[in-house]
Amino acid sequence: MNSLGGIRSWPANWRSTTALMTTTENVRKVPQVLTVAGSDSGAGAGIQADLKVCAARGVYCASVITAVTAQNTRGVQSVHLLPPEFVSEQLKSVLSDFEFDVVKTGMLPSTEIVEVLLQNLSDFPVRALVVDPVMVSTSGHVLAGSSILSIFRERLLPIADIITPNVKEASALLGGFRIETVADMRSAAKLLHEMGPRFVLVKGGDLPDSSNSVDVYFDGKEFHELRSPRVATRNTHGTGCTLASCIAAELAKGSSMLSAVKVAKRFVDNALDYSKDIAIGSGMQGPFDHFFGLKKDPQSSRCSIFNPDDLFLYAVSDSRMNRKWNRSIVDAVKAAIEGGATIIQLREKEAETREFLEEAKACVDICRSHGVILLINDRIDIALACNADGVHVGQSDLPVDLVRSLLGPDKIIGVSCKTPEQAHQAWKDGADYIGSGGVFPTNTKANNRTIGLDGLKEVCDASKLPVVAIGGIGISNAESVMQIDAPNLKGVAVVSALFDQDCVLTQAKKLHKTLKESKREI
Ligand SMILES: Nc1ncnc2c1ncn2[C@@H]1O[C@H](COP(=O)(O)OP(=O)(O)O)[C@@H](O)[C@H]1O
Ligand SMILES: Cc1ncc(COP(=O)(O)O)c(N)n1
Ligand SMILES: [Mg+2]
Repeated sequence: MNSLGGIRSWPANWRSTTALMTTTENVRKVPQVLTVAGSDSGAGAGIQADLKVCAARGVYCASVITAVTAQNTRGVQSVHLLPPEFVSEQLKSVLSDFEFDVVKTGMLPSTEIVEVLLQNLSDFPVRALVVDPVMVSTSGHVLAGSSILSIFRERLLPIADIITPNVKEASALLGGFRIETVADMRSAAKLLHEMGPRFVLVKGGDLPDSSNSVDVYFDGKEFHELRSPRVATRNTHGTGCTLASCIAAELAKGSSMLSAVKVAKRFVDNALDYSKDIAIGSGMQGPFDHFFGLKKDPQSSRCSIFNPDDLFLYAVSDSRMNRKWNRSIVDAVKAAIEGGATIIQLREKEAETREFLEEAKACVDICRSHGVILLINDRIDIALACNADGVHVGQSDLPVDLVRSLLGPDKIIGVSCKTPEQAHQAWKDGADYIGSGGVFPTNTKANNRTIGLDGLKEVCDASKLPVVAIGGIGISNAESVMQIDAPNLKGVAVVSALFDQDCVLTQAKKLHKTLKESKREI
C-alpha cells in the first residue's frame, strides 16, 4: 500500500502481466475484474449490473454466479442457490486462467459459498477485494440471511480492501446498531472498520428524510462525506451493485481507493439522473442505463464524471511563481491539496513539452491518490498523454466541441467565459463548467478585461453550467464573491493567493476556511 492510500502492492506470488508483456510481443494489458454475485433475471442488479458497469468503465469483467434469482421490477419471486461445489468450480476455472486485478463480491447467500470463496482467494491471491455485503434487495427480499453474518464478520471483512454496506446491512453487521442520521453512519463506519477492512463506505441511499444522498467513507483516520442531490426517480434498482462494481473497475485501472469511490458515486449519480424518466417494467423499482456515457448528447453535460462541488477551491499552478519561491510544481500541488484544494489546473505557459509531461504525470499520481481532479490548461496533447481528468481552455484556444471530440465523453472540459453569450456557447458545445472573470484586476494575466462582481453575476445567471470565479481572488475578497447570490457559482479559482506565497499549505487552509464560512452564511 502506498502512503497516500493507494491500493496495496502486488503480492510476491502474483503473476504479473507486465512480465508476460516482456516475453510476448503485442500483448496489451486489460484491467480485469471478477464479480462473484447472484444473477438478476431483470438485469438491473447483480451479475448483470456488474458486467454492464465494467463494460461502461472500459474494464473486462468475468462472472462467477452464486445464485439465480427470479426477479423483476416488482421484486424477487424466487431464489435458487447454486451448490457450493459448483461455485468453487467456477472460481477455480477463472482464477486459474485470468489475471484479475480486483475481485468484487455481491450476493453470497450461504456460509458454504463464502467458505469456497475464501479457499479460492487463498489459493489464487488477487490485488484487491471489494465486498458489497448484499443482504436485502431494494424491494425488501432477503438475499442472504443472518446465518452469514458471523463468517462475514470473522473471515471476509478482515481481508476486504473496502466494504460497501447500505444502512440496513451496516446495522445488521453491527448486531442491530441503529442508523438514522449521517452521524450514526459515521459511528457505524468506524465500528465496521474495527472488524478489519481497510476502507469502509456506508451508503446512505436508503437513509430516510434526506434531500441529499450521502455516503460516508472512512479510511481508519479520516471521514469523507460524499454528497449528491437525491435524484427523484423510481429507477434505483441496482444502485448498490453498480457502485461497488464501479469502485472495483476504477481500482483495476489503478486508482486510489478515495478516487475510485468518488468516481463511482458520480457514475451512479449521473446514471440515475440520465435515466430518471425511462420506463422499463411495471413495478416500483426500475433499472437504469449504465451506458449513458455513450449517448452522444453534448448538452447533457452531467454525463461526465464531474461533481460541480469540486470547483470549491480551484488551484491554478503557475511556473513563474514556483520558480520565484524555488518550488517544484509537484511540491506546490501537494501543498495545495493538503491545504484543501478540491481541483488542480496545471497552467504552464513556458515549459518544454517533455518536461511538462513528466511533471503532469507526477501531479496526476498525487491528485488520484487524494481523489482530487487534475486539469491541464490549453494543452490537449499533454492532457491525453498524462491521462489527466480533463482540460481548461480559453476563448482563443481550440473550440470546445472539437476538444470534446478529441477527449471523448468522460473527460472534464472547462472554458473561460466573460459574457452570457460565451457561457451559452460553452454549454451548447458540451463543456462541463465555465470559469468566469477576471473578477478583480490581477497581475497574473496581462491585458485581461475585468468584469467585476456584477459581470460575474450576469454570466452566472445566464449559465446553465456550474461556474468558478477567477481573477484577483484571495482571502480578503473571496467572501464577497461567494455571496453574489448565484446558486451555480460553486467556488473560486486562485493563482497568486496560493502560489505567490511563502507557505502554500497555510494559505490554502486559510482560504478553504474562509470559503467554508462564507458558504455557511448564504
Ligand atoms: N435517489 C438517489 N439519488 C442519488 N443517489 C442515490 C439514490 N439512491 C441511491 N443513491 C446512491 O446509490 C448508491 C447505492 O446506495 P444504496 O441505494 O444506499 O445501496 P443499496 O442499493 O445497496 O441499497 C449510493 O452511492 C447512494 O448514495
Ligand atoms: C442478484 C441480486 N444481487 C444484488 C441485489 C441488490 O440490489 P441493489 O443494488 O439494488 O441493492 C439484487 N437485487 N439482486
Ligand atoms: Mg439501492
